[in-house]
Amino acid sequence: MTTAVTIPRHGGTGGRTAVAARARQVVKAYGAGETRVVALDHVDVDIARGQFTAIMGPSGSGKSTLMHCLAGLDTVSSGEIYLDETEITQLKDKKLTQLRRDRIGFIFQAFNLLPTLNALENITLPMDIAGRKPDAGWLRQVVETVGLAERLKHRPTELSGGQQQRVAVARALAARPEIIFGDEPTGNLDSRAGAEVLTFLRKSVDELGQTIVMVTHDPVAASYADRVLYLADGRIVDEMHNPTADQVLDRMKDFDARGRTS
Ligand SMILES: Nc1ncnc2c1ncn2[C@@H]1O[C@H](COP(=O)(O)OP(=O)(O)OP(=O)(O)O)[C@@H](O)[C@H]1O
Repeated sequence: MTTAVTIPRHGGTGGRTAVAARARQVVKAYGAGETRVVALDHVDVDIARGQFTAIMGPSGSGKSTLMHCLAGLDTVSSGEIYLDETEITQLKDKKLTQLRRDRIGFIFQAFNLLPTLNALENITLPMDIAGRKPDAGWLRQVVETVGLAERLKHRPTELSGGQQQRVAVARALAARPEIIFGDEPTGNLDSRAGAEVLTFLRKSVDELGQTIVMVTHDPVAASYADRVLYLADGRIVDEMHNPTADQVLDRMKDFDARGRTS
């Protein structure tokens, strides 16, 4: 007997295809003439739905630029970016703002929590602003997944750095976005708090079916991902599946050695 395999429609994975986002021949150049810098050089990439993808590479290789272009936070010079079947590189400002609000979640290095609101109010704030009512069952599941059930009434100053970032993770998850982008989400945390947050990101992929893309410099953080993309000089030059931190570290050393000899 065969079993039909379907992509779960819950947990923010409500699209139809196995690819949550894709870039096609994306070029991003800054400046002009002699000061022109090509940050992305004809990048093609598919971001798998329901997976945790890390983007790594040396400083200046284009990691943040790629993430910003995929998330519709920056325009491309040429090429196409799709979120599911929507070509975001075709959208005008207003539609793009709407798409970011309704379909994308963000986690930044700085937690960006409002100090006067408690954890729960911070989590639901984006939806409150958008005039959307949070789904109570989903919210409960998110809060439990990120281990915040006991701390919902606490204000950010009453929480540790790791807990504050978990609030930011819950805030990103609460609206059930199709994809969450993280820019060094553990960059401001010590290793224990970082591990805590990465564990919850991993859980949100495994248990809630979330799609996550994270830029990181940290091999340990990258080892939580299903797939690591390596950028160099604005191109994707390699990828690794289910890597250990040591494997990621070795690959990075390899890059450094090549960088020095080339
Ligand atoms: N606004 C900008 N104006 C001009 N050049 C830029 C701008 N943003 C990025 N760049 C250049 O584009 C290239 C890629 O930058 P990007 O920030 O994407 O790299 P990165 O891999 O994220 O670096 P890091 O690890 O240091 O954060 C770099 O050469 C950078 O100097």
